[in-house]
Formats: sequence, structure tokens, C-alpha cells
Amino acid sequence: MSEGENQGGGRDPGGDRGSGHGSGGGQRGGRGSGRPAQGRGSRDRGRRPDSQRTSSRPSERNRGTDPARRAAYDVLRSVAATDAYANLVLPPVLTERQIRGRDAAFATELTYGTLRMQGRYDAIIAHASRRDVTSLDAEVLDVLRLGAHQVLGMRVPGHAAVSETVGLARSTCGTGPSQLVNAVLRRITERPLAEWLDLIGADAKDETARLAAVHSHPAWVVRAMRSALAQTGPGDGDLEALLEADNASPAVNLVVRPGLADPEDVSDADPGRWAPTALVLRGGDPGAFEAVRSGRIGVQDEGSQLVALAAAAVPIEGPDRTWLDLCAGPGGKAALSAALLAQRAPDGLFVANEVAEHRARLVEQSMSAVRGLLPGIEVRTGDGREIGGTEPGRYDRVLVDVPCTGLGALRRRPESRWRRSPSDLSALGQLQRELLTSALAATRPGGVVAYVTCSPHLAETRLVVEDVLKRTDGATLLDAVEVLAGVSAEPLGDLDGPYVQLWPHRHGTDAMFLALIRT
Ligand SMILES: C[S@@+](CC[C@H](N)C(=O)[O-])C[C@H]1O[C@@H](n2cnc3c(N)ncnc32)[C@H](O)[C@@H]1O
Repeated sequence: MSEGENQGGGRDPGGDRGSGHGSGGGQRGGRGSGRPAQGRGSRDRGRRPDSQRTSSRPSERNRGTDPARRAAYDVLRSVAATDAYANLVLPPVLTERQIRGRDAAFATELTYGTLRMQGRYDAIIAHASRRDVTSLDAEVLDVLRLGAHQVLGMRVPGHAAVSETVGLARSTCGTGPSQLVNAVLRRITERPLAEWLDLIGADAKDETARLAAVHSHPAWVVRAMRSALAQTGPGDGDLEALLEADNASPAVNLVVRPGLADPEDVSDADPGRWAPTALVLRGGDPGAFEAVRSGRIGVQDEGSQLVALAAAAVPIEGPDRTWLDLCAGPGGKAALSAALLAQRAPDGLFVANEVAEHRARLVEQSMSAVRGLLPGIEVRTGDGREIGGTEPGRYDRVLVDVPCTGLGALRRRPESRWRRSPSDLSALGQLQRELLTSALAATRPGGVVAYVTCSPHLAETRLVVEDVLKRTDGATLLDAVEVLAGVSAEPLGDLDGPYVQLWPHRHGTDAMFLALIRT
């Protein structure tokens, strides 16, 4: 998972839209007709989903659709249909349709908030419509989710949210579905969020299902988070706080790449709490700063900075000038690590390897400013699993930041939690083991490997490390907590080694995992 790609682009500006988006232009299909969809809803039950779409004249369909809501709807459809990332699809849609300022902020919050909270809204929609959401046409369900988020997650007045969303339903799905939308949304406006959460909590069959519905996470993710928290000193008592933290938009963190910039190069930012390289932007667009545009300062989660700093800080005997980043794309940690190597050995070699060509190009871009400090940077495209065999014992330090489910960075990609499934874990687990094995083989005796994931799932963290270490002679686990204490500006507290596991709700970082291994 790349914080470089996710941060900033995935931020929710939030905002009280009041009636700015709630008045005028809405379809009035529901007005004066009581709860027209109730009758229709019962007739719809048992129909095939596509029967929910009814035809109406195009002129009638497009009348009065609010552009910001329409943009959010189109992005949701695109995300569902093409597996696209919302933070990549939305900006061009806003630009093409000339949606700017408060309207763009509204569309952004509506899109990201709806995607992130769709599990909660589906449970509410199911209760309010008295039907399983899987029986709804996907387009109708997306419109209902958008309406639910306006009513329960933004401060759009109920009448405006209903009328505008019914207008959207009419223009995208047709008249019949718009009546269903009208009825369901009216029911949703009848209760405040807290009451809905009690109701969906009471509907849940067990505590995991309750947490999943109330905090909008897949149940298997709730279970995985509970197991991972249980392995930490404070235990899993703060599971709900973690799930809530996943639902908040993270502040934009910046990394001041050592030797390339100073914190003063960015106004409007505060120092990070832990990493001496970190800044927290108070607001605005990081791209507004020349130092960010030129790559002297990067956008990077503070947790990612901490693990890269710790990987560089482990004392090693003998030469310390040949470093490898085995899975470098898009290059955030590689750029920080290479800047650190430049300070230690300006004639050193930093190899940044990445399997995907397009991501290797991103690595090249991330590293461009660092090249001035460290001429010996080599960006390669290749399978990291082969490097242990082709270059055994060549490197003093190896960072292996493995591909993972990204469950530690759910704050950044609103749709990602719904994309993953437990079945991803076995394929990833195999790849993670092979990459770590290769990293260990590529490291010289006495060197160090840093195994990193942005997932706290035990199957991607300690189980991988313990499994590989069992099969590797001469490799020893180091106390990563102790090493981290030496680089963090403040004690991180409640971490018990040998592994480092950071958490959004405890540390305000992504849930990065770090194991340090001496070869
Ligand atoms: C978690 S990301 C790395 C993030 C990166 N360290 C950073 O801080 O920007 C994992 C990367 O591993 C790459 N990858 C996946 N399989 C790989 C393989 N077999 N060899 C090398 N890289 C691989 C993915 O394309 C992805 O870019």
C-alpha cells in the first residue's frame, strides 16, 4: 500500500452543506403521495434486481439532478464496476464537470464517506426497507447509500437530502425505483444516527456482527483486528476505538527528506509527534509547496517514516553502504532510506527494486531529488523473490515492505475494506514468505533485514516472520521496539517487543508492522 498515492488524494474535506445542496432542483416524486414506495416495495420483493429500473423519458430523467451528487453516484458506479480507486476516479470527474469549491468538497465527502460507511448504511437500509440489500438493484442501492450518508453522516437537512436523492434516483434508475428510494430515505430521516446504531446493533446476531455493522467493517476484518490487538500489551479492549479510527480521514503527513529540506520549507504544518522527519499539514494542498513538488519533501504516513528510520538505525558491524529495498513501489520508504544512506555513505549504493513497471516509474520519480545526494541509486524492475538467489549476501541492509491486504491503512482508501477477502491471505502469505526468504538470502552475515507490512493481520505479520525464521539458519530476531525507541522523538508507550505494531487509534499512524532480523 502506498501512502504516497493515498494521502492527500484520499482526504475528505468534510463539510456542512446545509441547504446549499438541499434546495431547489430536486424531483418531487414523493411529495403528496405519502409513502408511494411501500406498495411498490412489496411488489418488488422477489423480483430480479434489474426489474427495479423503470423507463422514463430522458428529459424527465435528467431534470434537476444536482451535479455534485451525480458525480458522487458516477464514481461509486465506476468503483463498483471497474474496481477503480475512488481517489483516482473522482478528481478527473470533478475537473471535467467543472465542479469546484464547496461543491467539489461536498462531492468528495459524499463519495468517500458513502464508500467507507457502506456496511453501516446497508444495515440501516435493510432495516428501513425491511429487505435484504442484496435484493436491491446495485444502482438503487448506491443511490440509497448516498442518501443515507447525507442524512446520517453529513449535516444535510433530511428534506433536502431526500428530495435531491430522489431526483438522482429518478435520473439514474427511473421513476419506480425513485419511489422506493423516497420511502426508504424518509424512514431513515425519522431517527437520529444513535438510534439507528442501536437498532442495527440489536439486529446483529453476535458481537462481531454488531461491531461490523455499527462501525462499517467486514466481520472478518473485525475478527482479524481483535486477534491482532489481543497480541499487544493493552489487549483488545480498545477494538471499537480502532474501528472508529479507521473511519476518520487522516491528516496529511509529510516527510522532510534528510539533507534535502527543512521543516520551514512548508508553512502551515506542525512537527510530527514521533518521527523527527515528520510534519503534519494543518490543511490545504501539499502540492502547493515547491519543496513537495520537487520531491525534497514527500507525502508519507508517520508510521511509514518510523519503520524506515528504525530499519536504518539498527547498529551493524562492518560495511554499511549497500542497501536494498526489495519491494519499493511507489518509493516513499526508498526515498527516505536513500537520503539516510547518503548521510552515512555518500558513495553508497541503493537498489530500489519493484516488480511492476508503472510502479518502478513512480519509484524513479520519488527518488529524483535524492539522486543529487546519492549518485548510486539504481531503480530496477524485477521479481524480488529472485534477488536472494542472484545476489546472495550482497547487501548490508534490506527493507522488505511486502504486498499485503492493506488492512492497516483503511483510513486512506475508503473502498479497500470491501475489496479484500480472507482468501487473499493465502496467496499473499506465500508471496510474503518468499520475499522475506529472498531478503534474508540477499543480506550479508551480520546485516539486517526489516520486514514491514501495512497490515496488522497476524497472518501477514508475526506468522510470516516466525515461519520463515524457523526455516532459516543463523537469522535472529532483534527487538524492534528498542530500536524504534532510539529514533522516535517521544516514547511510543505500550509496545512490547520484539515486534513493532503501530495503530491508528493509539499512535495516529497507519497500522504498520515491523520486524528486524539480524542475518
Ligand atoms: C507495500 S508496497 C511497498 C511500498 C513502498 N515500500 C513505499 O514505501 O512506497 C509493496 C510493493 O511490492 C510490489 N511487489 C509485489 N510483488 C513483488 C515482487 N514479487 N517483487 C518485488 N516487488 C513486488 C508491489 O507492486 C508494491 O509496489
